[in-house]
Amino acid sequence: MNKKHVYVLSGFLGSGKTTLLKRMITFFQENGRRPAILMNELGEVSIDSNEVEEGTPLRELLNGCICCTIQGQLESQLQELLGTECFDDLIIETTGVAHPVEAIDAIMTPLFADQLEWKGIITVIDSLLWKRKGDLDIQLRQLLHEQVKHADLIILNKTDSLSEMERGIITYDVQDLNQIAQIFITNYSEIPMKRIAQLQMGEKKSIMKTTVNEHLHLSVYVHTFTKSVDKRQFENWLKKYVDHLYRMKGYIPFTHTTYPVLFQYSYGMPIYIPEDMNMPTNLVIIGDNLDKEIIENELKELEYSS
Ligand SMILES: Nc1nc2c(ncn2[C@@H]2O[C@H](COP(=O)(O)OP(=O)(O)OP(=O)(O)O)[C@@H](O)[C@H]2O)c(=O)[nH]1
Repeated sequence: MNKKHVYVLSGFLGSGKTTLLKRMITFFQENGRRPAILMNELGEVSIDSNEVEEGTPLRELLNGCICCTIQGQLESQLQELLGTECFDDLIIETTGVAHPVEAIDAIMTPLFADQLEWKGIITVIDSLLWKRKGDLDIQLRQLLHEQVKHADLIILNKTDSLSEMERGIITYDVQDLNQIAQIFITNYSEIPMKRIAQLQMGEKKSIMKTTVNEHLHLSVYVHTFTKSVDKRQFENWLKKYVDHLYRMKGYIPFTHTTYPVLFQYSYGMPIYIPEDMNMPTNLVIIGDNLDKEIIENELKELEYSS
């Protein structure tokens, strides 16, 4: 089964996410791929969904943010989408106030993670808003920074009315927060679409290793266990990664239990919850600068040595 490529569109309200979404749909369709859309809006009624032409599978998640209030709704919509629609790419437009890490956490649920291939976060910046960032509330400013820091690709949009000098200053400012993601200076989110399709986890790993300053590079890895592992060995392995982890969750088949155990890890706290039935043995790992290949090999080694 081909995994569905997952793209998340992040960026503050009105920055140009829907404009980009429409371009992505056209690009994918022209290249023989079938995109599906999950659109999250804070209000009770979706406004942007009218922008998506009929025939493209679209699910709306209204009245809350997937990263907090309506996580459950997201899970059921994803399940329904995966079960009933044929598609190759899943584009998720988040609300303007979504925190990128929390959004990934909500999307990459262990129940379906093995059907999804995480491609990355594309953050669209409203450069006019960024220009007057200093006047904004501190929390809002922090959110804008988070959306930039965790991006795999950045679109500096709405630059038509900016001077050369202003463009330069904003680009420098954004680059300072994220030295890894490529930045495109655009109007109406017009970027070379091939760059989006080329996004893949780990493409910037080698750059990371040569970067002097520590910068965030969000990685998502999904491991599907095919054998049981020893709990103590797993815990020893986990210790190595605590400084790099945001979140880990999934069902781990341990040698001492009948059914895979639900494992949750956040803010340094591992939690093990026994299950009384078989669940898909997917472990979702979200962290900074994770080397997918190394983790995969290490976990496989645990499986074969337990
Ligand atoms: N002047 C100008 N307007 C733009 C540009 N890009 C988008 N817009 C307009 O800005 C408005 C908001 O764009 P959207 O693509 O809907 O932005 P969004 O991020 O999806 O907005 P929300 O769904 O509210 O979060 C629309 O009217 C767009 O046509 C740009 O580069 N320049």
